[in-house]
Amino acid sequence: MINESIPLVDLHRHLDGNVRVQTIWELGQQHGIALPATNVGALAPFAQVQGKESSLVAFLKKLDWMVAVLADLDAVKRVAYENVVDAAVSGLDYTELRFSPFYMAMSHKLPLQGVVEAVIDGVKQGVAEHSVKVNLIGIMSRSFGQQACLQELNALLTQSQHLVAMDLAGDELGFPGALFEDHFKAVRDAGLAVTVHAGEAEGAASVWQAIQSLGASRIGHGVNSIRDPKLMEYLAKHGIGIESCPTSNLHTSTVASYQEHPLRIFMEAGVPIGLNTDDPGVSAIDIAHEYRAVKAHMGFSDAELAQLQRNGVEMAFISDSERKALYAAKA
Ligand SMILES: O=c1[nH]cnc2c1ncn2[C@@H]1O[C@H](CO)[C@@H](O)[C@H]1O
Ligand SMILES: [Zn+2]
Repeated sequence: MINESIPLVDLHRHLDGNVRVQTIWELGQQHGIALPATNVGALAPFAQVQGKESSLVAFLKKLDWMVAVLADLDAVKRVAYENVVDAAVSGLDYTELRFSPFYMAMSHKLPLQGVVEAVIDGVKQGVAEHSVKVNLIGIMSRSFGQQACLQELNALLTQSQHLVAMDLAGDELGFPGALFEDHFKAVRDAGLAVTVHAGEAEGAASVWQAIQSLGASRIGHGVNSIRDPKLMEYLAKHGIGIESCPTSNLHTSTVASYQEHPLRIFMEAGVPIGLNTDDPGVSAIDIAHEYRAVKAHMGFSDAELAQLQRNGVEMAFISDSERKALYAAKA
């Protein structure tokens, strides 16, 4: 399924959507945080999708238990560290872990800059101990509004040398990208790349906005782009990559089934598209699951799976020499 001669990457992976249920349990015990269950097994359904959720916003509620236990900066560091371990264990050669400091800080009013530093620290320790290459993407959580996003942006920009890009995530319907144009001007001025969650809950117009007004060179999900042929042409022509997360799209009811997922439509239109996990902890999946699902439910051939795998490497926010090194390590 996974081609061993091609680097395996996951470019769309929320670090704060990947807290182990065991860790939620242990941090809850350690900090005396009331949890909705009396043992780890009974806790899982509260933090993981069972079947599917009715909407993106319903899905996102599952992540709340993952940040509810971040009682101090050590907890933040632990979660970041464990994310690197999980990435290595799942066979990834390279991953871009994204996180929202405001979201991680909010339950226990942690200092935003401290959260950013703790994440960087935890990742640094993880990378020192495991063989996986990691870059970080800062998230602004649109669901908390312009002001909160400005706060987390400022905290993230103090550590911009440790980030490769900035993202906008959360409630796309309630908080359109137009609210965040100034934020992304600052992101571009800081020399960071831009990827935006767009065309997931909203239509193709949201994807256009992300590209033209926010400066996105990659798009998270982008599912609804297929409704606009001009947009599809534009994505292909300009090499704007789609970070596809099929199981997440199922779990948020963005698509009704794997069979109806537009992955193949993007590929046939020549739009760069790769497979990613989104919130592996919430969806209870790993990257191999996505490749298996695409093969089993969408009839992708091994050659097509290999193309998806290569697309991921090509879309990564890394330099050409880093890309070469990733390929060389597998050759
Ligand atoms: O699939 C998704 N679509 C949109 N936003 C998401 C998704 N998964 C997580 N987040 C959002 O990302 C931040 C944490 O990293 C939170 O704002 C969460 O709601
Ligand atoms: Zn996402």
